Amino acid sequence: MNAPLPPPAVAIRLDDVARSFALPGGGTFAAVRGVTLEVRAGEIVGLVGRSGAGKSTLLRLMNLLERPDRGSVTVDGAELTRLGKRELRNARRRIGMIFQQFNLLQNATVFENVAFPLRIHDAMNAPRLKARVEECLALVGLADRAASYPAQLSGGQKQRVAIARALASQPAVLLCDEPTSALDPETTRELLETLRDINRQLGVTIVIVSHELQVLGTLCDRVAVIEHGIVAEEFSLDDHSAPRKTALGRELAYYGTEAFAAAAWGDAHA
Ligand SMILES: Nc1ncnc2c1ncn2[C@@H]1O[C@H](COP(=O)(O)OP(=O)(O)OP(=O)(O)O)[C@@H](O)[C@H]1O
Repeated sequence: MNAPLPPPAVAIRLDDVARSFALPGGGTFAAVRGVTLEVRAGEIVGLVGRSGAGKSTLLRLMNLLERPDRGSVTVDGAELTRLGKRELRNARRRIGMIFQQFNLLQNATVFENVAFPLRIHDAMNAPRLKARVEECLALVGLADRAASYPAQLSGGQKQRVAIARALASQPAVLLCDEPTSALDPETTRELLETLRDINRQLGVTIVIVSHELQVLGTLCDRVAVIEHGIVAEEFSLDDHSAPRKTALGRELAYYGTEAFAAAAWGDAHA
């Protein structure tokens, strides 16, 4: 029997991807202008930049919610840009995504929200499906809310349901688009702790777009600064040796320090 292949060291590779949008008055706007970026397996990478810089578009290119006009996208060993519809559907199951506004099914219970992707894609029998949903809810600390409806939950709990749903298909990668923007600071901190636990316990690679430097500084190993549709610079947060090229890069300098980690996570987590 063949030994199982080791997981790819590179979780996501964007190779010279570009994406333009048609403008209402004619012409096009280049939102992403030739980005090459690698995310290693198990990393937490942040995309930061001013409003309109192209962060969300870049994130959505990683699961082909946006198709690039040119360039290739490879995730978990599969070159998505070469796949047909059915293969892409399968490959996408290895990529979870969560959004600022949670995007839950309002008329379905928490259990059914998490079960939804499994019912669509997996031929799982009822006991296995129940066990998987319960496992995912336990991972995000919501084991006792399976029968609740989204309207009965706080914002933080809703985002946890979205995370549980994203994890149901055992993704290699979790894409997070402004996941804490609708949450208060304390709930944000708890959610970041959950994302970090998921990364550490399950080895899920995380890419996160956020306006909040504190969020990125707390969670990320590495950050890419996006300006006008390109990567202006990228660096590991704890690397203070190279000079930072951008204003945002310099603003993030404090966040790689041990003092910050201790303040953000408390001594037990630093
Ligand atoms: N579907 C679309 N049609 C037309 N223009 C779009 C579309 N999606 C994005 N854009 C434009 O592309 C640019 C980049 O948008 P994007 O959402 O990627 O930026 P962002 O850095 O995430 O900004 P924000 O932080 O404000 O969300 C913006 O000018 C936006 O208006």
